[in-house]
Amino acid sequence: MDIRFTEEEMMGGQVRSEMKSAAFKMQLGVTTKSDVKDLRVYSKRNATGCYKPTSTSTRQTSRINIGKYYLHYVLFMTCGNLTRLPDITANPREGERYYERLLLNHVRGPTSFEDLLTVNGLHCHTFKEAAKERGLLESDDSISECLREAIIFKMHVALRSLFETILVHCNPTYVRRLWETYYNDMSEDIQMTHDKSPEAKLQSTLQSVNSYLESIGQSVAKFDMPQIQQELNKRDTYECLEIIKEMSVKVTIEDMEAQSNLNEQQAQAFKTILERADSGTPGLFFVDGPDGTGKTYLYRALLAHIRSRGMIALASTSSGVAATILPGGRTAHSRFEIPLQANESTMTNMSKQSGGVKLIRQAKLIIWDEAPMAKRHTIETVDRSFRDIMDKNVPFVLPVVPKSTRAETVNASLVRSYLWRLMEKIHLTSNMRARADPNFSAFLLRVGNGEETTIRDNLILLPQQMVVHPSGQGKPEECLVREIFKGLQQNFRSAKFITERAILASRNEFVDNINEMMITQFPGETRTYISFDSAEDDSNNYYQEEYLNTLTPNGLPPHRLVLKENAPIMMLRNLDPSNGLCNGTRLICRGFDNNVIHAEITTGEFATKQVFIPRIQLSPPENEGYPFKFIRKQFPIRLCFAMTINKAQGQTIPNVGLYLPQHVFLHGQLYVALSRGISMATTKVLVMTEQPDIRIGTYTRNIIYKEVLG
Ligand SMILES: Nc1ncnc2c1ncn2[C@@H]1O[C@H](COP(=O)(O)OP(=O)(O)OP(=O)(O)O)[C@@H](O)[C@H]1O
Repeated sequence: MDIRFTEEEMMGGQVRSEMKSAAFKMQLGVTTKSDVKDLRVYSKRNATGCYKPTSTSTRQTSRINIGKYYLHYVLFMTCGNLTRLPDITANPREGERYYERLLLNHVRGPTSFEDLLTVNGLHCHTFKEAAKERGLLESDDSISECLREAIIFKMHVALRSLFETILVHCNPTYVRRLWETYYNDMSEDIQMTHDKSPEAKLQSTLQSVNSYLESIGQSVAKFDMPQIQQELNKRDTYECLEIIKEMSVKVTIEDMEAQSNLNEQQAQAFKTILERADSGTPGLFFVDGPDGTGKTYLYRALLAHIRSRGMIALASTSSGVAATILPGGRTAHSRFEIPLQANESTMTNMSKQSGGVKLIRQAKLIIWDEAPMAKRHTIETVDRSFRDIMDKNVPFVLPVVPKSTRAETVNASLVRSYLWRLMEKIHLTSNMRARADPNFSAFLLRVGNGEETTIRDNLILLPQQMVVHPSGQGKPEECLVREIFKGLQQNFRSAKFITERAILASRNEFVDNINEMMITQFPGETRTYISFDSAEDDSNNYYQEEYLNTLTPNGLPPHRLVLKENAPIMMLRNLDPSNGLCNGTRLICRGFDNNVIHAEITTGEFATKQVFIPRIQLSPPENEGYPFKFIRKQFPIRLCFAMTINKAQGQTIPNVGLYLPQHVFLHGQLYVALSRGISMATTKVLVMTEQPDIRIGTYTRNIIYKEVLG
C-alpha cells in the first residue's frame, strides 16, 4: 500500500485525512493504544548529524485521534520537508516492519513508501532489500566482502596488513576459508618479485602476515591457517628475532644530520646522555621542555647515533601515535608488557627468558617519550622490573585522569613518584617550532610557565594579531575556518595543504561542529557510512537501535560517518601500529567501497603509506557510565579538519586555529594548543566567551598548576 503525504501534511505537520492516516497506521502496524509511546519533536540535529529531541511538551505534541486509535508522530525536519515517523518500536525479529522502520529512520525527506523502496532509481521488492541497498544493514559476509573490495586496488602489502587487522579486530569465525580465498591476491607480489616455489611463496606470505601480528603479541599460530615452518624451531631463534628486528631499524640521513644541527641545550643534553651510555654507568634522565623545544628532535638524533654504531637503542612512548613519530617506536605497554591496571606492587609480564628482556639487557639507551602521560604507577612498574637501565623524557601535559580533581591529577603525575628524586633533570627552553618568530616563542614560554600576566580567573590577554574577530553574516566559527583553510577550493587534493592545517578545540562536541561544517564545504561527492549499533546481551531489545544511533561516546566514531575523497580523517584505535595505524594517526581518504576505506597516512614515519581500513566493533571505555555494554560497528575513524587539543599533542601544525566557545579546562591545555603553531601570523584564536567589561582586547583562560611544573 502506497501512502503519499499531501503538501498540506508536509507543511503543517497535521494529518487531515483519516483514511490516509489509518492506512499509514496499518502499514506500520500501529493497532492499539498500547502501541503508542510518547511523541517528541525532533528539530535540531546534533553535531554527529543525528536528530535529537528538543522538546516533549504537549504543546508540540501532535497526537491525532482517529476513531479509537491514536497515532503519534515524530517529526523530522529534513531539507524543508517534513517527514513523520510513528514513535513505536520494532524488533529485528519482526522482519519487514523492522526494516521499514529502519528506512524511515534514515531516509531523509521521503514522500511515499515507494520512495523508501527506491534506491538509486532501482525499485526494491522488500524493505529489507532497500535497507541493504542503502547500506543500513550489515552484510552477512561483510568481512569477506571487505577483502574482496580491497583486492581491486591491487595493493598486496596493504592487503596483507588488512588481513592481519581483520584477524585481530574482526574476530572472523572462518579464518581458513578467508585465507584460501584471498591467498593468491595477498601473495601476488611475493610471487612476482622472487619467482618462488609454492612452499617458499606460502612461507614468505605467512611470515609477512606474522610480522604484523607479532608486533601486537599475536602470531599466525593462534589462527586456523597454514603455519610457519620456522616457528617449529627452538625458542632461541624466536628470541633472536626481536634483536634482529631492532637492529634492522633504518637510520635516516636527516636524523644523522640532526646531530650537527642541535641547539646549545640540545647539544649539551645529547653529550651528557651519550657519555653516560658509553661509560656503561646507569643513568635516569628527565628531559624537560615545553612542547616544540625539540625533545623529539633530540631523541631522534640520539637513537640515530647509537644505532649507526651497531648498538641497540629502544624507542618507547606512552601513546601509539607518538610511537609512529620515532623510528622503531613501540608503545611502552606493548614493549614492556605492562599490566593495564598497574599499582604500587605490579610487575611487567615479561618473562626472564623472553627475547624482549634480552633486548632490554643489550640496550645502550631506552627512551620513553611522553612518560608523564602514563600514570606514575605504570612507570614504577617498569622501574621495578628493570631499574638499572631506564631513561625517561617529559612532555608538558599531565596524564588525564577521567573526572579527576586537581589533587588526584597531580597525585597521578610522575612528579609524585619516588623516581622523580632520582632523575637527572635536563631542561630545554627554546621553542624550536616557533624559532622563526621570537615574539611568539617568548609568548608561548610565558603561557607555558604560567608567567603571562593574568587578570581575574586566570585570564590572559591574547596578542591582537592572533585573534579572529567574527565579521559579516554566518556563524563566528566560519571566520576561523576561512582564515585557516584559505585556498581550500583550489588545494583540496593536496595532502600537504590539508595536513598543514587544523582547527583545535577542547571538547569533542566543538570539534564535531567544525568537522560537520567543513565536510559540507569540502568539494566532492559525499559518502555516508551508517554504523550498526547494539547493546550486548539485549535479547529483549530494550535498547532500541535508533536510540543507540543517537549516542556518540568519547573515542567512538559517529553513527553517520560522512566522508569525501581527499578529506582528512583520524584513526580512533590502535588498529595496526606496525603499519602506522594508531589512535591519533592522521590520514586522507583516497577511495571508498561498501566495506573498506582506502586511505593514505599523512604524518609521522609512515607518511604516504597506503592502507585499508575495515569496519570493526568498538565500545566506549567502562568509565563512560553506560548501564549496558554499547557496541558500535563502524570504521574506526572520524573527520579531522578539526581535532581535540589532546589529539594534536606532539604535532606541528603550520596553520592552526584554536576554537574557544568555552575556556580551556585542563592544566597546560592552552599552551599545548597554541604551541602547535609556528608563528603569530599563522596561529589564530577565536574566543567566544564573555569578555571582562572594562578591558580592551581579547582575554582567555590559561590554567597552570605550578606544583606540577616542579
Ligand atoms: N635543532 C633543531 N634544528 C632545526 N629544527 C629543529 C631543531 N630542534 C627541533 N626542531 C624542529 O622544531 C619542531 C619541534 O621539535 P620537536 O617536535 O622535536 O619538539 P618537541 O619538544 O618534541 O615538541 P612536542 O612536545 O610538541 O612533541 C620540529 O619541526 C623539529 O623538526
